[in-house]
Amino acid sequence: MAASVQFSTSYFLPTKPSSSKRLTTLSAAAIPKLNGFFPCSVVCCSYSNGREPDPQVEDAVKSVDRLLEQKRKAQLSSRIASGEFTVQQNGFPSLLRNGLSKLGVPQEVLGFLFSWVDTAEDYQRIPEAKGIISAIRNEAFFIPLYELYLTYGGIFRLMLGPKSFLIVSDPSIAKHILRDNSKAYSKGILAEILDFVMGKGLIPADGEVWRVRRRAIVPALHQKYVAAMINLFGQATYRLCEKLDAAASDGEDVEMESLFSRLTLDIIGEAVFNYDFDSLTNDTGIVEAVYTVLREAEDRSVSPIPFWEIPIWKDISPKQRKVASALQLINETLDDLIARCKRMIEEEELQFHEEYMNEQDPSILHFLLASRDDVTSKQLRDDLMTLLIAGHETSAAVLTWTFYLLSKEPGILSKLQHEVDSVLGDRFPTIEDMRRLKYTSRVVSESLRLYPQPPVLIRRSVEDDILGQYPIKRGEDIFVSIWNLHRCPNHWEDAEKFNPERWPLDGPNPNETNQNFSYLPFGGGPRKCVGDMFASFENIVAVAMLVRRFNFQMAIGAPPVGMTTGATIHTTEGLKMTVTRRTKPPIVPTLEMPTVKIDSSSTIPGMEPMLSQKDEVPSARS
Ligand code: HEM
Repeated sequence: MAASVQFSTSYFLPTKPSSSKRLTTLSAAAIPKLNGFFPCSVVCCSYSNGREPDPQVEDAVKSVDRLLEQKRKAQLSSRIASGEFTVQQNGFPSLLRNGLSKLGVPQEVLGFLFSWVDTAEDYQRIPEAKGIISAIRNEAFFIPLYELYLTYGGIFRLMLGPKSFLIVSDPSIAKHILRDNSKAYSKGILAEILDFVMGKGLIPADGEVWRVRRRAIVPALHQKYVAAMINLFGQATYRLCEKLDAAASDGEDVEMESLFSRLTLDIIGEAVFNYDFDSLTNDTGIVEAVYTVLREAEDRSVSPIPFWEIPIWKDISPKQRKVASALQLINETLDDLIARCKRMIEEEELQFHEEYMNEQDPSILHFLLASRDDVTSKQLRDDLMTLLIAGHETSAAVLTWTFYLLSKEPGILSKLQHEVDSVLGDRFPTIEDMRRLKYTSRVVSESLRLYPQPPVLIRRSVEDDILGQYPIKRGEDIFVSIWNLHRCPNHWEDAEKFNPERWPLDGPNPNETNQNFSYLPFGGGPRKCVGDMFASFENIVAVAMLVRRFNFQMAIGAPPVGMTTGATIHTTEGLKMTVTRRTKPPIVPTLEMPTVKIDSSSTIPGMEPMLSQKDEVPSARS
């Protein structure tokens, strides 16, 4: 069990600081208190409301940032020099090497001098970072991992009390774990923590269960299905536009993070099991139940003691009882939906085929039942819950951070608006627009680079293996840090900069293959996200429709936007924005949408790069 440390293992991972200790502001005073582990450069913080930035104030802020950065680096260097993080290796050569290192001899020189020792040993030992529990307790877990990565490199061992974790930030090691030798790795602690909500659903499942369920579920997200979803994305986003329009009229600021969460919940409910949560307008019992369960998953992943496993606790703790009844309500609702869908299928005359889709109910559930998939009702519920959570939190987080980034870069926002104006005008987006909205797609890709959802992937070795030059034993818990891969200063020019232009518009959509595992927004290998194309289009539609109609700025007096993690990267205090209409009267999409004829025998133009990503997971389908 993942006890004793503050690791999150929800959906895919880490951590949420305990609420009382959350990092909420990035004040100059706060930084030194964080034991020098706070990388100013990677923490977002909004000082202005984005309206009329005062250049003098901005310069002053930048120079304070620079000074703090220097101070932080100096503190870290002195801690490293003191031996606090030094690898404990046996023998005189290691001692000598460490000693020379402390005297300031560069690593390249040491590497050369001691190469004879290294070759004399079969393998090197993985560098170890120790004694940082207090440093990481107060902040989102992946942030200090970035700093340690800059110090220790692409693979190191993090010792936290009795537990140790391997932190991987090297693209070739990530590729080895996720793709080339993926059969040697399981989901480890992730599966343990998520058991109560996802059971043996696709994300936590391993081995034969995973293989069978992946083979059943992947075909449900076929091209025709994804094309049909574009309309759903447009309708749901339009409902959000109406809400924002009312706020713009009333001059009220809006908290966008929770609105994005509701938008994506509404979408995924319809897409997975044809259920309209209508959470943008209602707070029904089922919506509350879903959020109760999601929050519980996050809380469990950061709890030092697994209270929920104590039999009596489950019955007396009001919180656990609430979780149990929320789960019961969700399960009953799912059972009803499954029964309703079965009745529909009995009445329909459609023949099941590869791109089967019921126009009235194109949901994944309908596809699975119509395929006569041989599955228990418990397994089916686990799969549906997994898809619901996987597709909800991630997309909401992507939209939140995309709009945060856009609010800081008015130039990028107006370039984006220019593209949307000329491609879409006032109509709803269609599947063909997905290939035309190239800049919009780059904006989303770049947002996913800076804020990957989840920031870290979890694995456990189930066999002995060799990672880079290091042998590892079975049973190692491993975190592959996408955050680090996406911000590696050696790989990315101006790694911290939000720069959609880094992806040429005439080039392919960036993915893990064409970026050689330095960019992994949807993972890679056989366990790559099954909803990558769905999610990409969902985000493109939402971004395009929103920026077409509104300008977004940080609200005056909005709290600084800090990061914390649950399943994905959340803001610490929401994303409070002022939304203004771009033109008057408000633009609403035309209701005569061009009908899209889908030729199921051919590839939809512009979708090839994304589709080819899917083709790279043959083991999932074979
Ligand atoms: C922008 C939105 C999304 C992002 C960033 C995202 C990201 C990811 C990542 C990184 C993984 C790999 C996890 C790992 O290797 O441990 C993953 C897996 C998965 N995702 Fe997504 N996802 C998104 C949306 C969706 C949607 C919309 C769905 C469903 C419709 C979905 C369903 C899944 C499932 C089922 C898996 C597990 C696949 C397996 O283990 O075989 N995701 N996702």
